[in-house]
Amino acid sequence: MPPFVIHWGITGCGWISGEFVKDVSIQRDDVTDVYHAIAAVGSRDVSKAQTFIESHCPAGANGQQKGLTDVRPEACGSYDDVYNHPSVDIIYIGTPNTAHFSDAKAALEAGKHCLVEKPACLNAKEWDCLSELAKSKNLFLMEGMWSRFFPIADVLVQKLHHERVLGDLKFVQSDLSMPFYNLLPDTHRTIAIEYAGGPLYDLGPYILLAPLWLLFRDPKNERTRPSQVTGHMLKARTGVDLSTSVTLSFDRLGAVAVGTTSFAYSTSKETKVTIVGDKGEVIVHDGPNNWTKITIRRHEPGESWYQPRWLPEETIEMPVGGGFGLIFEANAVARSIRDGEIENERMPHVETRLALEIINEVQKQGGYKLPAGLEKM
Ligand SMILES: NC(=O)C1=CN([C@@H]2O[C@H](COP(=O)(O)OP(=O)(O)OC[C@H]3O[C@@H](n4cnc5c(N)ncnc54)[C@H](OP(=O)(O)O)[C@@H]3O)[C@@H](O)[C@H]2O)C=CC1
Ligand SMILES: O=C1OC[C@@H](O)[C@H](O)[C@H]1O
Repeated sequence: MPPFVIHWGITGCGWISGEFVKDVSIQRDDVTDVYHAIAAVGSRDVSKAQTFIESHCPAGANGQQKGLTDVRPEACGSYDDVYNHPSVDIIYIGTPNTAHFSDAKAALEAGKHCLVEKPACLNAKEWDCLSELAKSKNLFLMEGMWSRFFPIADVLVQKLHHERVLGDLKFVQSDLSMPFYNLLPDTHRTIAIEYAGGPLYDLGPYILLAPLWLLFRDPKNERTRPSQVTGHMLKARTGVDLSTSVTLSFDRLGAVAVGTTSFAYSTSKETKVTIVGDKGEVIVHDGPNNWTKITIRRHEPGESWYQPRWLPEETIEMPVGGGFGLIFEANAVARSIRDGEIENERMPHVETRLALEIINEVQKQGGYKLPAGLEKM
């Protein structure tokens, strides 16, 4: 079978769109079934789109460099031109949080598949609208939770859910914090309330990743939703959250998850996520956005937790192998579209919705209020 080439339209010539385009432009010997092409790049300013193409993909993406398509990257001076571009299969939405719903809706209405950056929307109702629209038009839609596609995510599932090296999972602790406050201007998209800023919207999808990927998806949990969601927020002067915690209870497992996120500080890269079971623990050394290395520590069976005798530990490293790490997600999306899927099982609509519901519940408890009009539903 010849390789499948997916043709992307990019909206928003900001930072993450640049990383995405650079990643799909790298040639990788280990992947020969799917390739990428950049068909159109849209900006509110056409000269920005031209510069973006010149800087990030002058020869197109990896499929274009290989001569697998004749389509060349075209600079567009509006997002509408990208949605309506005849060579575009799928739109990558790299605009601020507050634009995701409207941009994704416009892309789907124009008949294009859609990969929308995290957080997918501002609330679950907006997401339901997009999900229903995509389904009604038989179009692919996914939130860009790229970390779910890292190879280490597979290893964790194999070790924890299938081999059950930790026995029954009891606890997940997950932190992702970046010291943006007082470093970036208050008008920056991460800090301004007008952009739906704050760490919970920005980094919350990541701190929920391990709890949802490993506890919610634990076969023993049978996809049972957390029975309790509790949260706490310390506020920034702009009205967004500054430091936030989330606690989730998974009754069927007798397990809890605690997630923390902040723009006031950063925590050690060595212990971002800890997963504890009744036979030991797994430490995720980086991430939870960018997880590439884990250590599995098991103790003698039946040992007390007070002073367990630890068995030799195992460290597994799976580096990205060039680029930022968005390629795993991009390849998975290409395969879904090649295979006629409208959702990807790794990041299904229902789990995007669950993450948004949790985020919104913690915002409600913490008194996080968006200015009127930002939420469209
Ligand atoms: N997956 C990941 O690792 C990451 C995901 N993200 C997500 O991607 C999104 C974009 O983040 P990032 O790339 O850092 O942001 P940037 O500010 O760098 O880029 C956003 C782009 O959106 C476009 N845009 C459209 N409307 C507006 C507006 N009203 N104000 C400002 N820009 C606007 C602009 O492009 P133009 O001027 O060309 O129209 C701008 O360059 C966020 O939702 C974020 O959560 C961000 C970083 C990493
Ligand atoms: O991975 C990330 O790091 C920085 C954040 O601002 C961004 O949105 C996020 O996705």
